[in-house]
Amino acid sequence: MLKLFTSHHVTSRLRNRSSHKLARRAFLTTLTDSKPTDTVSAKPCIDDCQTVVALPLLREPLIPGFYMPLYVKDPKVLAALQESKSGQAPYAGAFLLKDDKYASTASSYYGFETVNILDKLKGKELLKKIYQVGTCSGYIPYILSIQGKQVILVGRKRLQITEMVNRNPLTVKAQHIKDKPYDKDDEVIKATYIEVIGDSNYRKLAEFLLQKRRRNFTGLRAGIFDATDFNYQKLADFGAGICGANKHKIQEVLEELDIHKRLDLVKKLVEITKIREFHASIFPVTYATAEDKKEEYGSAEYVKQNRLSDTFRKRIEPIKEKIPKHVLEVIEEELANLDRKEYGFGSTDSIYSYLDWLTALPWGNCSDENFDVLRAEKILDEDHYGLHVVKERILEFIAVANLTGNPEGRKIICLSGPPGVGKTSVARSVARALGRKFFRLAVGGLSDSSEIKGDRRVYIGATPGKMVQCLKEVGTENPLVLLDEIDKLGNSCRDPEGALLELLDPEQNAHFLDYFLDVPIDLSKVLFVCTANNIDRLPGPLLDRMEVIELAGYTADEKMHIARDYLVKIVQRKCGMKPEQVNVMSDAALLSLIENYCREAGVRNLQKQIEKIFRKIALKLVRQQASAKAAMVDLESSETAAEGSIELTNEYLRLADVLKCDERKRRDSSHSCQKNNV
Ligand SMILES: Nc1ncnc2c1ncn2[C@@H]1O[C@H](COP(=O)(O)OP(=O)(O)OP(=O)(O)O)[C@@H](O)[C@H]1O
Repeated sequence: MLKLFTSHHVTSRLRNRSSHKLARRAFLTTLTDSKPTDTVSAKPCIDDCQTVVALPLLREPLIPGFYMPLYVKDPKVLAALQESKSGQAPYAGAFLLKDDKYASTASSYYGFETVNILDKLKGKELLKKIYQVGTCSGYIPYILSIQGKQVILVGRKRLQITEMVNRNPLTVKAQHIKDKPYDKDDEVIKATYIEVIGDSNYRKLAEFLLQKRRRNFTGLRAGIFDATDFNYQKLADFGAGICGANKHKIQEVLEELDIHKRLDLVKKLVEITKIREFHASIFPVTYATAEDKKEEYGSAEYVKQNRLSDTFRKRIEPIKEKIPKHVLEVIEEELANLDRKEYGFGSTDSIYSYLDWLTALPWGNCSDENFDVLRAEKILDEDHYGLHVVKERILEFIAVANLTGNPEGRKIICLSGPPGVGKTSVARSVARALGRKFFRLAVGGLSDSSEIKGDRRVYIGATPGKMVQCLKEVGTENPLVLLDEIDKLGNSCRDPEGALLELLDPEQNAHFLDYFLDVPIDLSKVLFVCTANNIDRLPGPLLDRMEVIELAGYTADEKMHIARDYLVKIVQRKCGMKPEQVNVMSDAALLSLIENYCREAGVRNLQKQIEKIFRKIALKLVRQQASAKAAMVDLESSETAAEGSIELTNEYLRLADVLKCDERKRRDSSHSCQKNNV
């Protein structure tokens, strides 16, 4: 069983080169059971060994086939081990402590044990605290010498304590316990074995855990996991040794002598480990806390309580009633799928992104529409001059909605006209008048239906189409969507027209199917407004479904009104100028501008020219303000200087007076003195 062991496993454990060499030799000679060397031939058979020093283990039981470094501080234990290595009984018994409190104070280095904290526990007291089933283990270097205070235990066979022989160090009589005989051809055992071995994740997990936990299994070739090396017992022990489960659970595996039951127990522990490792990779911080608690099933529970799917469950909870039944079914299905993948190491990315889109749509959320015709009329007049036909049509729409209480959102309005006549801006103000959210979708140059209908989920980096993106962005089911420049659709074999038709057709768009979402969504509440410069270029089927409103170019007189009442005010505001700061351009100036510079049908160029003029005025104003400030500063500084000189002069005069007065006093006093002397 142990002949496949290599030096690699040992070297990582030993501290210096010499101990490494010694240990290597020791292992190569010790573990080759089938080819005993001279030294080995002298050692007693393991089955003859009935009395062993009992070493308490803090963190986990020693599983046969694994080895475990152990620090021994108690000199009596060390002496007993020294004595036993001389050949009488070169084995020790390793028994797990039942109590958890010692484990928390043990060495932090995983897999290393220390017994010094158990110094006070002796004899029967210690016997009571350890499990009675443990592992008979050889220890390294039992042939040569004990390296300092470290012993490396190599798990060999299961052992059960029968009685205490010596109190200090605890020495016990023990009997070797054997696995229950089993039928190798038993279908259930075979099936369980295949289930564990056949799991592709098991191999990855085993290699990962071996590396991560720095566990060494003596049955492995240079760290290469080879499941075919195992018989049923070995596989069960191997799983128990690597799973890193709760120590009591591993002890259960150690104590289980029925191979079928042991395999079953290990299968469960490995499953739990998968969950823990996966969860640790996603939530390392929270996992660390859970790990600290050392509650194996507790942390599995923790994972359950913090599933990825919970984010989506929380998100849909308040709107569950409003989500259509067929969509809800898909969401539930995908949530279950996400849970399954999460627990099984599968990739959750695509499901996560799918659910992220599907649950973020504004199911049943509509903005409150305002069907007040007078208010709408006021807003439309506020934003645009003229355009009576468009305004009238919108007011009709609102009036019908007012009477029926149901907006006829299924109409498609197409505003057609030359550039700059206000098609886009009027659509924006219609949305404002109706109280709907506004979304502009530029379809000019669109060449692929996937831009409207999304990509199928099978493609990497697939995303939904523009319409789904629009709904997510606006957050309501009834926005006003402007399909700008619909007459400039790209020529492509990928049929963007077909996709647009499906989007706009009132008969179809109540069940619009986005390839990414793959569930029909209702777009019937969306008010579509299209713009086109030339409706002759529109595909027949599309044009057929639209209500076209022509916006002709403006006359010079209309442009005058637009410029004076709208454009000048807008531009002035944009340039940050107050009305009192600038004289409104005279009608003559505006007319000259319109007639000489802006002869096109729309007013976009007129707006640009007005902006140009206002920028020049802004520059002049700022320059004037700057020079006025500079002049003020000059003035202030000259005034200060003058004031300063006056103050100085006054001070000088005051001082001169004081001096004169003093001189006079001094002269008077000297004069009187002379008089007295005389
Ligand atoms: N009747 C109007 N009253 C007030 N402003 C107007 C009017 N018509 C156009 N405008 C202004 O002219 C500018 C250009 O308008 P807009 O961008 O809506 O033109 P368009 O018809 O959509 O042009 P294009 O076909 O090039 O997209 C906007 O600032 C808009 O406010």
